[in-house]
Amino acid sequence: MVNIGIIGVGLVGSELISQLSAHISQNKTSTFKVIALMNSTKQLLSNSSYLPLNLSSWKKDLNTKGTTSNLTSFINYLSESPTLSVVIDNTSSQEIANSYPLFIEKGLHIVTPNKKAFSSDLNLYKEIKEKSNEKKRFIYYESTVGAGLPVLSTLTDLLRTGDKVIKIEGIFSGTLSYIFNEFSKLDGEKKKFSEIVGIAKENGYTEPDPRDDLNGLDVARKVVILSRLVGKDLSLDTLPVENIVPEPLRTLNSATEFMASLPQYDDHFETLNTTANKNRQVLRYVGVIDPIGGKSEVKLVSLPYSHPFAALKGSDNIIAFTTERFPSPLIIQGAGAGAAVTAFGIFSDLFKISERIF
Ligand SMILES: NC(=O)C1=CN([C@@H]2O[C@H](COP(=O)(O)OP(=O)(O)OC[C@H]3O[C@@H](n4cnc5c(N)ncnc54)[C@H](OP(=O)(O)O)[C@@H]3O)[C@@H](O)[C@H]2O)C=CC1
Ligand SMILES: N[C@@H](CC=O)C(=O)O
Ligand code: NA
Repeated sequence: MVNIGIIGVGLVGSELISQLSAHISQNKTSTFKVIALMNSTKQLLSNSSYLPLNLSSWKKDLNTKGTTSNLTSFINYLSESPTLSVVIDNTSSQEIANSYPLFIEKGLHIVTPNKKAFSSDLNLYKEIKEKSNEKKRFIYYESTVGAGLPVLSTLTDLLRTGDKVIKIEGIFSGTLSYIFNEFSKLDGEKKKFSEIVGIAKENGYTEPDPRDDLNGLDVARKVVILSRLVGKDLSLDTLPVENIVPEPLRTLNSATEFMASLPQYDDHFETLNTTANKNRQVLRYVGVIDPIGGKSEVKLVSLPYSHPFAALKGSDNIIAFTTERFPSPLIIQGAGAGAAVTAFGIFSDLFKISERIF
């Protein structure tokens, strides 16, 4: 059996539980067993026999039977289980990410869509990788880039089979893809910028605070994650990132205040768009990983409507790998944000671990 502890039961975490629940109920031989859940205030642990939690009533049980969240007791419970356990971090918490070395030390495997551990302090990243190898514990994080799209697994296979990456470029933000697909187009009905941002948030594409999408930080984190996999120790401190959050809105205390204030800047964004459209171009927000030239960056660009990056729909990502074997780039395209496709990526990582430990 694979014992699973889930930290974070918000949009992505709750969808993952739904997908796990459907799988377990449809597959009597399923090896997955959820034995612990937690959010920022409450945790629900199974009993000393490590029986599976009831996934059809988890939300009620967490609220009514849960105890105060305590990461140490949560991790100790998982590490003392009779069979190997996997902890799934569905938060965007740096504090949780900083604890990954401890999770591994305690014998846990890790699956996560949280970008923080792999794009923050380089020493944390290296410690996680080294400890994972030393303790033979797996850490999978496919959904950190392009949600469930096989971006990291493809790059890993390219690299370990000896291919040489020349450049990786694309549209890495589902939120910004949706926003500019809807806002910056040469024809058709158009909504105001702030209204489109609100829809992206309602659709579950954005980070908990949409400014982490609009300021380029989410794309920057993805660029750093990919760069580090290619062997270039890029850091958020040195990567040029274009922040499109209007200056006065950057320091507002909450996402709620930000969303309420954004309509004041609809004209500002309209002007940006009009300028691009004059040249029969559209605005798109792109990321570039340039391991050879050293010019990785994250920016808003104007592109001709005929450009492959201009033709996306919805929250689509497009990632183009130019390598020695693929001079005409290997392209991955599809929904790069949203609960279902993110949970899919997490769940597929869980299968990968279970196939490797048994
Ligand atoms: N939305 C998407 O399309 C994608 C999201 N991701 C990543 O998935 C992660 C989750 O995103 P999402 O589900 O949208 O976020 P939500 O804000 O909906 O959920 C976050 C969950 O984490 C919990 N949490 C936060 N901090 C802690 C903590 N310190 N200890 C325990 N629990 C904590 C929250 O608890 P509480 O409710 O009590 O605050 C909540 O249950 C993020 O890292 C995001 O970047 C990755 C790819 C795509
Ligand atoms: N907010 C992110 C979620 C996936 O990483 C995005 O919009 O791409
Ligand atoms: Na992915």
